[in-house]
This record gives sequence, C-alpha cells and structure tokens, in this order.
Amino acid sequence: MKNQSKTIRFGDTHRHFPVPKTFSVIAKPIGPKCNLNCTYCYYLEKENFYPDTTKFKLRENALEQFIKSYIQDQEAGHITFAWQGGEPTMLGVDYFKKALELQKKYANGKTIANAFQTNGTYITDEWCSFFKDNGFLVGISIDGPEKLNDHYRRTKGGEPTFRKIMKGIELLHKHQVEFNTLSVVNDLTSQYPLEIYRFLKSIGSTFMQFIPIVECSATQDDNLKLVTEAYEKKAHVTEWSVDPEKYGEFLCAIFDEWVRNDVARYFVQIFDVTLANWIGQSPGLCVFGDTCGRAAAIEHNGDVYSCDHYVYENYYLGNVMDTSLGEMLASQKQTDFGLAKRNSLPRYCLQCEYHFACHGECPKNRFIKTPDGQDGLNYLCKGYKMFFKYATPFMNYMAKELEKKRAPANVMQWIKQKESKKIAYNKLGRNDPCFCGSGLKYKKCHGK
Ligand SMILES: C[S@@+](CC[C@H](N)C(=O)[O-])C[C@H]1O[C@@H](n2cnc3c(N)ncnc32)[C@H](O)[C@@H]1O
Ligand code: SF4
Ligand code: SF4
Ligand code: SF4
Repeated sequence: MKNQSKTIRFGDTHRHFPVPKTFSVIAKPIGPKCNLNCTYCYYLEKENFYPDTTKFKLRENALEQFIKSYIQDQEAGHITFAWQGGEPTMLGVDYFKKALELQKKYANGKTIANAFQTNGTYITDEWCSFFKDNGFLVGISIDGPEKLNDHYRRTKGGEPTFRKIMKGIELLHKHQVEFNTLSVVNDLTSQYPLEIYRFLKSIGSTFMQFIPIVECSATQDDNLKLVTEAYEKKAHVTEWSVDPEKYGEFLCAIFDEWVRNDVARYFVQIFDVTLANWIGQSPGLCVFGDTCGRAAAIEHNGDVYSCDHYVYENYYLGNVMDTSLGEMLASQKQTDFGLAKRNSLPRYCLQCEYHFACHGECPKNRFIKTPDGQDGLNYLCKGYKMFFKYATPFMNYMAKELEKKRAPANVMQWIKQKESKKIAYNKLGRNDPCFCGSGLKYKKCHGK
C-alpha cells in the first residue's frame, strides 16, 4: 500500500491524515468464548451479540483472508500477530499450526512474529513445544498471589484458577518459553501493589503490564451490562473498578521500588511508555498516544471493529471477507474514530502539565466532568496526576541520561547518592532543598 494522504473534514478544520503504513488488529478467532468467568471481563458478554451462534471459530477461509490482508496491507517488513479472545487455547494447537502455514504462504519475504494472550489454565506440554518451536511470545493473565488472583478470576463453575495458572507457568519455564504477565488493577488488587509486584518477579515475569479496570454498568435491563460512555447517563461505575486515587498510589508504590532497584532488569510497560513520552518518542501504547485508530479487533466471524474496547455496533468497520483490512483501517470512519481522541479533549487536559504524557488516556474512560464542569475528563485523571507528579524527577533524570546517550538505569545510583545526602540532611536537621530536585524544601516534599 502506498503512503497516500487524504484530506478529511473534522469539525471545521481540514487535516491531512495519512493512510496508516502499519496497524494492528487483535485477533479473536474464538470470539468471546472462554472457560473462565472473570467477574470484571469486558469480553464475555459479547456473546449476546451472536444469540444464534453455537460454534465460535474463525473459519479457515476467513482466517486465510485475515492473514493475507494483515500481511499484504502493511508496508512494514515485520508483522506481529496478536492472538486473543475469549480464550484462544480452546481452539487447540492444530488451529494455530494452520495459522502459521497461512502466514508462511503470504509472508512474501516479511518476518512474522506471534503474541498469544491466554489465561494460562489450559497450557500443556504440547502447547509449550508449539510456542517454543515457533517463537511465540506468551502473555499470561494473572492478577497476583493466590487470594488476589482468585477473588475475580474464576471458572464458569466458580472454581479458583491460581493453581492451574501456576501449573501452566511451570510448564512454560520447563520448555523455556518466553512469557510476560498481564495483571489488572481492580478495587482489590489496587490495595496490594508491592505484594503483586514482588510476586510477579518471583514467578519469572520480566515484562509486566498493569491494566486498570474501569467499567460502567447499565442501571436498567439491557442486552449489554457493560456500556460505553454513550450510555453514561444511565450507567454507574462497577464496584470492581479501581478507585482513581488508589490506582495512582498503586503505580507510585511500584514505581518507587522499580526505580530504586529494578530499572533495565524488569520492564513495566507503563513506566517504559511514560519515559518514551518524556523524551518525545512515540509511546507505542494507544492509551498514552495522541490519537487512536491504529489498533482494531477482528471477531470469530470476520467482523472488524475500531478497537478491542469498542466492539459495539457503531464502531463496526466491515467484514474481512468483503473489505481489506487496509481499507478499513484507512476508512473515514476509522480516521474520525482515531482523531476523536485528540479532538474531544476538554480544556482541562489541553492545559494540563502532563498532557504530553497522558493525552487524556483512553476515551472509553472519559466520562467525568472537569472541575469547571466540562464533559469528557478521564475517570482516572487524579491517579495519573499523582503518578506523573511522583515520577517527574526520576523521569527527568532518565530522560537526561538518554539524551547524553547514557543508560537510564543510572537513575538507581543517582537516587542512592541523593538518599545518602538525605540522611545527612536529617542528621544535621537542616531545612535543605529536597533531594529529588522538586525545588521544594525537603520537609515539605519527600521529608514529610
Ligand atoms: C479479555 S482477556 C482475553 C485473553 C485471555 N482469556 C486472558 O484472560 O488472558 C485479555 C486481558 O484482558 C483483561 N481484562 C479483562 N477484563 C478487563 C477489563 N474490564 N478491563 C481491562 N482489562 C480487562 C484480562 O484480565 C486479560 O488479561
Ligand atoms: S479468562 Fe480472559 S476472556 Fe476469559 S473471562 Fe477471564 S479475562 Fe475474560
Ligand atoms: S479507544 Fe482506548 S484502547 Fe482503543 S485505541 Fe483508543 S486508547 Fe486504545
Ligand atoms: S492527567 Fe488528567 S488532566 Fe492531565 S491529561 Fe491526563 S486526564 Fe487530562
């Protein structure tokens, strides 16, 4: 596909929006089907969209069309497939062997990688050999130690899942399969940041993603319980969603431990992404980017939607059997969806000192009012402000190190030096400026 450019109309301004050279489409070849019933899951109820479907599976001809279009429509020489669900292991290994054959058939000199997101409960030796042989990067969902994980992550029959997941992780280790972890931050887990962080390190996760749970539930009977902001007036935030300030405290606590001890040894996605924004690079994560629209989702029947979190009628882009992915991703509808992230920001965000790092986060979470009464502020705003403020001196330092082509991990040594000065301050009882460089007196800042 050529790097075309279209003039599009958005409000009363004309903008050039290039047809994306690269994009991602999360593949849900089993749709919302899953062996678990995690209380907070936003995907399970999508089954209600397909009342007549008994078998959820992207058929071979649609799978082939998806793979072909996904490879051919992108200019990039390296293509990553992201398999998700529902629970993709329920399709069996042979399904993914077929997918690999099709990837080879259409690769045409491009390199192909595969990421596979699973709840980990169905992992077997056979799966591990398959992952290892084909270089899959496996993402395991686990919310923390047993009690914290099992609170919401349960089977359809209400059984706990922790032990099954840990068996899966043991097998991954046995076969030396690379894996990362995805842990949600909800009303319960938000209270235990360090227990969770240390636990994840202990099970061998070197790359961690923490995803805040923010879901609204309709207050009246509806086909769907979880709703977008379009229904917000009828909806309330679910009890399992994370409190914004608790989310901020959660991030600060883990950041504090990480920045002192673990930089470059453990990767925490939100810290990496924040640093990228701090040095003006693309964050590589949509929620902290300027616009959306580069990450669509394909369902088990070939239907494509604007985003994994917007699988609603209004965000339907087409079916892969009729329209190419490139066309759908470059469509006016998707372009408008992408730009709306930037164009719908309230003044409060545009004037915010952390706008460059936050960009108002995900539009699905923008359903509260700003202090001056404007709609569209992100529900998590207070938490993000807390985190960005806390991280600022350390991000500034790491950004400077990068600018000088030195390792950001030097921040750990810098903190040690500052801390020893801090001890000296305490001993002398002096009212010095704070070691963190905030410009405040130590007693008013970190010395509180
Ligand atoms: C929908 S699941 C699908 C793949 C697989 N079944 C699994 O659990 O990893 C993908 C990820 O989304 C997370 N998730 C579920 N509900 C969520 C929600 N309401 N908000 C944010 N993430 C959520 C899950 O915990 C999981 O890590
Ligand atoms: S395992 Fe994944 S898809 Fe299944 S209910 Fe839990 S979060 Fe949802
Ligand atoms: S709506 Fe949210 S999840 Fe979807 S692309 Fe935009 S920022 Fe990402
Ligand atoms: S921190 Fe709050 S005000 Fe600032 S950009 Fe993010 S959501 Fe907007």
